[in-house]
Amino acid sequence: MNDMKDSNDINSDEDEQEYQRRIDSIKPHYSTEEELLQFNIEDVTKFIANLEKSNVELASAYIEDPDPVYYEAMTENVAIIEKKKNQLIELQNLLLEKQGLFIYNIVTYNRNKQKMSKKLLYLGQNEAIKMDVLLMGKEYGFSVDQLMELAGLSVASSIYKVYNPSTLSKKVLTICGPGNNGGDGLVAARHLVHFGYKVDILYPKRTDKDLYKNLTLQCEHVGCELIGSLPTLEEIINTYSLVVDSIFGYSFKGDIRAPFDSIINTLSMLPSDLVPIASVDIPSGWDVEQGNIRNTFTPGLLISLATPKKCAENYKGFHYLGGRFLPKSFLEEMNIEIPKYPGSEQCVDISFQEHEDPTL
Ligand SMILES: NC(=O)C1=CN([C@@H]2O[C@H](COP(=O)(O)OP(=O)(O)OC[C@H]3O[C@@H](n4cnc5c(N)ncnc54)[C@H](OP(=O)(O)O)[C@@H]3O)[C@@H](O)[C@H]2O)[C@H](O)CC1
Ligand SMILES: [K+]
Repeated sequence: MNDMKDSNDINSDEDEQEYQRRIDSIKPHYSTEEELLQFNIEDVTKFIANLEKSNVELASAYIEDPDPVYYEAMTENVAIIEKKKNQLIELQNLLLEKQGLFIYNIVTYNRNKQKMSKKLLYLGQNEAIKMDVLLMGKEYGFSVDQLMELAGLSVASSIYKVYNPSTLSKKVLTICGPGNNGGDGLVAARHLVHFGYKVDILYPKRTDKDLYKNLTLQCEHVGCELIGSLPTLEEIINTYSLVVDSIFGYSFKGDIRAPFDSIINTLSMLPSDLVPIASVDIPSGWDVEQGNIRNTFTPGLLISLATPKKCAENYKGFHYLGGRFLPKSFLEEMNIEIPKYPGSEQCVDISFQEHEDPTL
């Protein structure tokens, strides 16, 4: 006699517990939740593929013999496939969350009312750092100056879209920090000059590396003036129409140290309607993941590089994505979707209103 039990035979709690114990002892065990999710993803993927294959067979049978039974079976399969595909997305999102990656799984729209990617990803600090290491490693082969050039160009392009030089009566002040975020600012300053802006640069803590020395030299050659210290609030208002904040990026940690503490204090007192701030990658002083916990300034424009970071999740100003350099294979490897860049543009508008349907 076959002693295997199917679920219909269960008629008491004890039977059910016994049945569950036996199932648990038979099914494969996974050491981590991630492994189990991975297994479920593969399972659902195979299930969908089988149903799709079966539908092809049913369709050819229906062509031979238009029996409505075939048609009904196909319709049922389509409904199940749809359900399973939604389940698959949920599982994939769960896996990404387990891996520390956060997904915004809602329909969003940019200011031009274009529907955006459903899986806009907000990276944590460690993921952002890991991503750069991977891009600049053997597998992807980028160099820092290459990425910086594209990042800085996209910053200048985004600024051009939001604060067109024809609308600014005064100069732009670019404030550069000691790391790569500062380097992006130097590149952006040079491109801004090519785009028709007059640019001053404050670069209070310089490094000795050739990359930064050369970027500074290039800025001087296009006519940027390097100023020695931050002007007073009143002087900033009288001299500048826009401040570019390239002080800190995703490596910022801890309390803000001198000389940037007083600079960020002054910027936090700046009336944003008179002199808006455009921040590169992270608004400087914000926690990379938790956002404006120190109650410092909020930029009018944020240009996120490569992918937005967690601090930008609830940011409501102009938000552009730049750094158009992620190869498709990299996006696939990291399971990231980013909004489509229009044509040959270096930036894309990702400002959005959550849950709002622009057609309403
Ligand atoms: N793939 C990309 O998207 C690319 C992004 N790029 C840009 O690079 C930055 C990250 O650059 P990184 O050099 O890693 O770091 P930061 O620029 O963010 O800052 C590092 C410097 O800041 C100092 N620091 C850190 N915390 C503080 C603080 N609390 N007070 C004062 N100073 C601080 C730190 O000083 P240390 O003394 O700690 O060394 C560093 O000097 C990313 O955001 C993008 O903008 C690249 O262009 C390439 C591609
Ligand atoms: K910044």
